[in-house]
Amino acid sequence: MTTIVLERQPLQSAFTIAPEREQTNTILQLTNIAKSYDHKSMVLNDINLSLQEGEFVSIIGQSGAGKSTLLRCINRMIEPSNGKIIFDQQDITSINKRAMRQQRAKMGMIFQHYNLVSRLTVFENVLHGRFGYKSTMQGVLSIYTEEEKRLALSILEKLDMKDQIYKRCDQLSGGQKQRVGIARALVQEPKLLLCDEPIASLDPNSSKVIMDHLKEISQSMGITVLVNLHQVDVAMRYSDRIIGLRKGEKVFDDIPKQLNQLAIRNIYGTSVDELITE
Ligand SMILES: Nc1ncnc2c1ncn2[C@@H]1O[C@H](COP(=O)(O)OP(=O)(O)OP(=O)(O)O)[C@@H](O)[C@H]1O
Repeated sequence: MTTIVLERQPLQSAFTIAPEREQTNTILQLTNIAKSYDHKSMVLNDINLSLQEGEFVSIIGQSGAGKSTLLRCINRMIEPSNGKIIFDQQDITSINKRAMRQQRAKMGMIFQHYNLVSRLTVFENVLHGRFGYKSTMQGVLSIYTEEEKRLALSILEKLDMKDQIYKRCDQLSGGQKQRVGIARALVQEPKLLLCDEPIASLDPNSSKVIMDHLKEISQSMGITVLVNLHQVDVAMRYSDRIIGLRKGEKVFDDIPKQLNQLAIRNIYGTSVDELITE
């Protein structure tokens, strides 16, 4: 595949070289995050986690372990029942809706089923990523500046999607749809990308393209990527760090090399061989 180089830059200088970034700043800090949907059983229990700028981190765990719930608690699509979330140096668990909207604009989200508007074009879907920066009226009327359009175009070009911009999204392949999803998230100029099973609906080739893009985004743009995955081998290949969840508890948090047989059994309650033959 074509290697892309994406740089995180302010909107007005989307075509200039990004400055060198420190890789050591904490962008997200979760303290004692807990979630119960029914006020009885806990889906997440006492999760403590910190992510650094530019880090690529995967969350693995059995179906129902709480991976999606955790991701959605981070941007408060789901309200945590307890705990504190510091994002970009602000406590986002104690801010009002308006302030949360501003913070959420800095968190891009990528979904398994893409969440695109099928009847709209690639370009229109990508521009929707700017909604968080607009007044309701501007959003409803789809008023975008020339700078925003240039930014959307440059991102689509880097994702090898420039030839498709006028196509309706329902005419795209799954891999192309996911690249539109990534472009829509990037046009937000996010500091954090939350990816909820981004390759679960894709074939192996398209999955590789998407994972390569996500990795490139974290490395060259300094954007932190947090991705839920079902595939342990993919998590090991791409991640700087892997989080293992089991029944809502964090039972592993380390570099991929440390994810040995014992750790796998601890996360999944099964061996690597059994996972591969699944
Ligand atoms: N809106 C909801 N209301 C009630 N229970 C929910 C809700 N969403 C998820 N759950 C429950 O919370 C638990 C964790 O679900 P979650 O989707 O976070 O797990 P997951 O690890 O992402 O699973 P999968 O890999 O299958 O997507 C499950 O038992 C699920 O049934």
